[in-house]
Amino acid sequence: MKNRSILNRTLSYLAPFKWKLAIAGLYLTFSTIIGFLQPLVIQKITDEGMLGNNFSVLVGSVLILAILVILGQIVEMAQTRLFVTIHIKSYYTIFQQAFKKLLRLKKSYFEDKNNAEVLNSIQMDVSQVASVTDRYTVMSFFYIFRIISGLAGLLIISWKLTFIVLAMVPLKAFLVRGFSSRQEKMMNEVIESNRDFSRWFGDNLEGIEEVKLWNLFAKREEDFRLKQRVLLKLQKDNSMIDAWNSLWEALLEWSVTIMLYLIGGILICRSELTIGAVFAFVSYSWYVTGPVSALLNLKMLFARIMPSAKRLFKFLDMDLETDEGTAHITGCPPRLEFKNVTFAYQKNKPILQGVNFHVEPGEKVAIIGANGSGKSTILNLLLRFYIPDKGELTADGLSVSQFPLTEYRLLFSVVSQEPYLFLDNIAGNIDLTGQAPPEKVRDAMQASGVAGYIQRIPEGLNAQIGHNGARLSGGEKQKLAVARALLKDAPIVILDEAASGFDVESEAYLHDMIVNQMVGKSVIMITHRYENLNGMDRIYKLENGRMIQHDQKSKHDIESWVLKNKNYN
Ligand SMILES: Nc1ncnc2c1ncn2[C@@H]1O[C@H](COP(=O)(O)OP(=O)(O)OP(=O)(O)O)[C@@H](O)[C@H]1O
Repeated sequence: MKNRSILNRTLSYLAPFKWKLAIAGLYLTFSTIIGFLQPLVIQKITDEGMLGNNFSVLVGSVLILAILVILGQIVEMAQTRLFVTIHIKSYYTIFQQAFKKLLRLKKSYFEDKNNAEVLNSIQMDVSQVASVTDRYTVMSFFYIFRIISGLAGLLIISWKLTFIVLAMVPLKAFLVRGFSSRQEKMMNEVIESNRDFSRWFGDNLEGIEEVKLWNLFAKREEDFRLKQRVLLKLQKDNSMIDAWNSLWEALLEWSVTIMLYLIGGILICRSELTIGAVFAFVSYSWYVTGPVSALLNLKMLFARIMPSAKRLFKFLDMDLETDEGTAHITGCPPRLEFKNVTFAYQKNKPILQGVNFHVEPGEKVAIIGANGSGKSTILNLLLRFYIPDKGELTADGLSVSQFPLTEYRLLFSVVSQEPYLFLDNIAGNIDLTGQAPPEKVRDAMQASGVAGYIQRIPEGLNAQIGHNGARLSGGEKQKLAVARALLKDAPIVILDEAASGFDVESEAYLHDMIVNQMVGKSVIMITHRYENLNGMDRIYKLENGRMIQHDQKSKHDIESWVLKNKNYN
């Protein structure tokens, strides 16, 4: 994307506020008029009131000045309120846009990022882009009116002195150009280093147990020192660019003021100007130099925003999960089929190579295979987290891509290998939507074995479970995940080593329920245990990227078949 279109897109966040901006423009016009009148009143106080010894003019003018000052402050306050509202609303809009996008991105986006990194990048980019709607930026656009009115005041008093004021514009523009290109480059480095640091930081927190067990404190502290040194140096250099720009700006503005006093003084001596006119002129000159600097400084601001804007818009334009289907699922459950499916996460490293298998409605199917053979990958494809490179997945004969994603995923109750538990209590983790009838929740708890656990804790369903169930045992976590899946009561149940942490009794109970009580539901179970293959209608083994089917049901048959097709476990 070109810088100009990024800039336009950034500025488009101001579009919804056009009426508020129009009111802000009115306020600014009002305060500009007040600002325009103030030096004239001061000129009158000096020349006619003080030097002309006219007491009534002096008092009258001072009163007018006081009224102007009060009005100016009231307008200032109203303006501030308006700008704060605009800024907060636009920040929220951009953040909400980013969050909505984040929830709908492909699963692969999250594979090489941790939470700290994602949050840090989004927050940084959103606040940078939203800064285009903050008060000082928006005001800078309106400053053009202030400059015009200031110039009018200057020209009324002395066109000769006006040239001195105008001479600063090209000089300031030249300085800003140099500083802004350096700032954009440096900002790029700042956001990259920030991302690198937050990724590293989040990784350490997630692996805090390993840090403690391996006594990695000294190493991590050294890494922290090195990473922070880079980051702080960049931040310092970045702040120094602003400081240098401000320094040159102040020098330039003071040079103008000094020249005005010098040449104004000469003009007073030649009786070409009055003392009051020179003071008024100097006041007007500030009306021009300040806003001119602010307007030119916008280039600096955009240079600072640009790297974040590029990253944010790239993120907002990323592909979402494919969801273009309009067909509706009829079978409940539908017949599922993998037709010659080939898939690789990374180019030239195929995991599945022409997989064929099907699950009839109401059938209980087990998939076995060695670690890394691709069993969970089958589920990833079935749940449409990934799309096959070749071949097709169908539900009731139609490609699964023909169904809307939300409707399609309603078909499945899934217990994955590592289910995620939210930072909530037990009840909130079983009933994720918060809308299930209590008796259904009770049934799901009973069937999964959560009920037995609940009886042993005083807080019951209200017990907080910590980050990803940190306060629960491995088996308890899995039972919660099973309860959640049972509560969903979907027509297809997927269990990916769902009971690997269950005690023997609980596992047998769950298995019996799957085989004998889930009448009419299709079940796809991935397992590493022979016992779990009992009672399954069909068994598939995944090997060398292909599915091999076994349809004998006796334990002995299965064991000998599995051993014959070696490499299982
Ligand atoms: N997101 C990913 N990106 C790249 N490679 C991946 C990804 N997920 C899995 N893999 C690779 O794909 C292969 C199959 O993984 P998968 O999780 O499907 O195996 P599995 O049969 O479920 O194994 P296990 O029995 O250990 O659970 C593995 O070699 C794994 O390294």
